[in-house]
Amino acid sequence: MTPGSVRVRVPAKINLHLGVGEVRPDGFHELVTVFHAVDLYDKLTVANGKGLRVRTVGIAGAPADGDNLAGRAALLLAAHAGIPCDVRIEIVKTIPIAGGMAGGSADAAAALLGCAQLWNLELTRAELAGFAAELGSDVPFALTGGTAVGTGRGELIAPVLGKHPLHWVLAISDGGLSTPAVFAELDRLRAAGDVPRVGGVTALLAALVSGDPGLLASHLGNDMQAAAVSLQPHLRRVLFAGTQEGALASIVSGSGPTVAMLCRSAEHAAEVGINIAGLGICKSVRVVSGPAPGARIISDNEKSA
Ligand SMILES: C[C@@](CO)(OP(=O)(O)O)[C@H](O)COP(=O)(O)OP(=O)(O)OC[C@H]1O[C@@H](n2ccc(N)nc2=O)[C@H](O)[C@@H]1O
Ligand SMILES: Nc1ncnc2c1ncn2[C@@H]1O[C@H](COP(=O)(O)OP(=O)(O)O)[C@@H](O)[C@H]1O
Repeated sequence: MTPGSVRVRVPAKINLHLGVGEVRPDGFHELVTVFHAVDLYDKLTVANGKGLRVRTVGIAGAPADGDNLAGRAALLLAAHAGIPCDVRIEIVKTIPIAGGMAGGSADAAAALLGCAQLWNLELTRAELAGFAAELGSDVPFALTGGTAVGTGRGELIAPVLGKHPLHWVLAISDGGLSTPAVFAELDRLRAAGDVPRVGGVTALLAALVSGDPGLLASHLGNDMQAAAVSLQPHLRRVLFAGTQEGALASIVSGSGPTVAMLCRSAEHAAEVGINIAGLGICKSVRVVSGPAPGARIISDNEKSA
C-alpha cells in the first residue's frame, strides 16, 4: 500500500577542495571538487495532495511550488512516471539559502527520494542519480553524502576513503551569493589577470585518509573564494577571524558566502564557535561535523539531528 506521507532528511555540504577549470561549450565550468556533507539538515515531508504545492518554513526566501527545486524534482519524476504531480511538500529549512552549501540541491535530492517512495516508483540509485544530475550539478552528491570527489560539472560522484570525523564552525552571512554570479566574477578576474589556482587534489585525499585535521587544514582550497571575496569584501574579515580565534583553517564554502572553519575536535569547535559569535561579524554561527549521510527517509518516531 502507498503511504500517505514520507519524511526525508538531507544534509548540507561544504567543498574541501574546489578546482574550477575552463568554461565548457555548454556554459558550465569543468570542476574537480571534494564534497563533504555535514550534519546540518533540511527536513522534508512529502504527502499526497491535489496538484503541486511546496512551502518552506524555518528560513524565509526560498521560492514556492514549481519554482522551488524540490517542486521541480517532483515534476520531473511525475513526468517520467507518466502520472499527475499531486504532491504537497513541506520543507523545514536549516541550510542557509544561497549560502554555498547546496541547500536547494539538497531539497531537490530529498524530494526525488520522497516522491519515488510515495509513488512506489522502484528506481535504482543510478536512476535517481540521473534525475538528480538533470536538476543541478550539486544534486547527485546530496543523495550520496559522506565525502566524495565530484568531477564533470560536479555531478559525477566517487566516494573517498577517509571517514574520520571532522569538526567545523560555520559563519553564516546575512545575504547570499548567486552561484552563476560568482562563476562569472571568477571568469572576469581570470580574464583580467593571473588568479592563483588550487592545483591537484591528491594531497588533500591523502590528508583525509590520515584523519589528521592539522594536515587537512593545509590542503583545503577553493578557486571560487577570490571571486566570492571580490563580491563580498567583508568575507576577508570573517576568513581571518577563523584562524585568529584558533581554527586550523578557514575557507569559503563553494560559491559562498558561508565560511567554514576547521577545528581539532568537537570541543575545540564549540569554543571557536562561541568566540566567532561574540565578534558579531556574521548573521549566525553553527557548529557541525561531517561526514554526514546523504538524503534518507526517516520514520515518524525517529529522533534525528
Ligand atoms: C559552486 C558549487 C560547488 O559545489 O556549489 P554552490 O556554491 O552553488 O553550493 C556548484 O558547482 C554549483 O552547483 P549547482 O548549484 O547545482 O549549480 P547548477 O544549478 O548546476 O548551475 C547553476 C549555474 O552555475 C554555473 N555553473 C555551475 C556548475 C558548474 N560546474 N559550472 C558552472 O558554471 C552555471 O552558470 C549554471 O547555470
Ligand atoms: N528549496 C530551495 N532552497 C533554497 N533555495 C532554493 C530552493 N529552491 C530554489 N531555490 C533557489 O535557488 C537559489 C540557490 O539556492 P541554494 O541551493 O540555497 O544556494 P547555493 O547554490 O549557494 O548552495 C536560491 O537563491 C533560491 O532562489
